[in-house]
Amino acid sequence: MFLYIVLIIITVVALTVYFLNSSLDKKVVYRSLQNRHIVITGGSSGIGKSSAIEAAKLGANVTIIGRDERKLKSAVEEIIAECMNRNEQKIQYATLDVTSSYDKIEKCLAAAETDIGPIFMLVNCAGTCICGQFENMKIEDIKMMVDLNYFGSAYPTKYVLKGMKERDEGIIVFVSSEAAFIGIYGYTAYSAGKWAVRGLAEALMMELLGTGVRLTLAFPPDTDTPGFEKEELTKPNETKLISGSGGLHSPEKIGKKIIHDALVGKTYSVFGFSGQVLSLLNGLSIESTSQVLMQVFTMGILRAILVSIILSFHKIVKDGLLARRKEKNPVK
Ligand SMILES: NC(=O)C1=CN([C@@H]2O[C@H](COP(=O)(O)OP(=O)(O)OC[C@H]3O[C@@H](n4cnc5c(N)ncnc54)[C@H](OP(=O)(O)O)[C@@H]3O)[C@@H](O)[C@H]2O)C=CC1
Ligand SMILES: CCCCCCCCCCCCCCCC(=O)[C@@H](N)CO
Repeated sequence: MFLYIVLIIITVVALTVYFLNSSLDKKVVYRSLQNRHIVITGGSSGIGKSSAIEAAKLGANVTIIGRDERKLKSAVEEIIAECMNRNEQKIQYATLDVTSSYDKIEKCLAAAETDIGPIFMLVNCAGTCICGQFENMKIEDIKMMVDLNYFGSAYPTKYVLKGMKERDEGIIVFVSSEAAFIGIYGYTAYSAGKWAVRGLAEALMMELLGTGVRLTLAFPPDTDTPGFEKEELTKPNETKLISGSGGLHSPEKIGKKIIHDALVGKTYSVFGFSGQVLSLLNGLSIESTSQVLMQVFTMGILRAILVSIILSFHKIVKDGLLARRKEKNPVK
């Protein structure tokens, strides 16, 4: 019986290795961003600004998009200071609310292409998070987060796809969140938008197979940005405890890794041990034979670890509920 099981395992592994080696999509590798036009929505702050700075360091021409012109102007100055060739690179901004109509987004991006040239990389980074228990959330906040986090990425992507496919080259980056790997207390309305981004990106990845257009889906953990500071104001304690278990990361590190992962064709851009584990247990990414074999042989133990962590999250929520009940009805 034991021999029989060993034989089955060996056969399965051999078939997996053969199949992967023969069918893994040989990704187009883009070696440089020099003189390439990169557009970053949400590029005036936080992760988006850090991504824009990294792209400028790599010699790219950059357009950053946001609503607040003062923030945009200040960010452009910071980006210019980091350029590889300050005299040759073009760094500009466009004021646009990405929750506005598709026509306004199309007009804005077309103007950016007229100014600097065809868009080679689009980083969909504009987004926000308002935390809280779903029952207490304002209707307008629930809608705004889907409009911004989902449609604010879908519409710019819809625009750039046509040109990238005609040129048969380009990279589209979606900045989702680790909260799109695992549902977390306090992130209900936010996760919905980020999970929608993940759904769009993973389906689009398949549509782009065999073309020179690539897609990277980023899942940042908590990142120390102005946006994070703002969300902390509405964040329930349970969310702080659970979300914080992935650590607090610097936007510079996150932004740099997103650009580099996208350039080398990574399907998922993940961060730290939690990102690695969550993507292994969740994802569609099939990067290499070694990666798949590692997944196959570690899935069991990682699943067990994740289950224990999720149960620890459940304890955080139940303790929070008890504490709330005690607050309401203190024992006399
Ligand atoms: N910080 C974190 O912990 C994490 C963040 N993320 C995601 O990363 C992305 C960036 O987050 P972070 O750097 O923290 O955010 P910040 O709040 O620091 O920056 C958000 C950027 O998006 C722009 N933006 C916001 N709303 C709009 C809009 N309607 N139209 C156009 N631009 C807009 C802002 O400019 P302006 O306000 O001027 O429009 C700003 O440039 C978001 O998608 C977020 O969900 C994911 C995981 C963790
Ligand atoms: C061995 C197994 C390890 C698994 C650990 C699992 C840890 C899960 C942490 C989830 C963190 C969610 C961060 C959301 C960040 C975000 O999007 C908000 N800051 C909004 O901006």
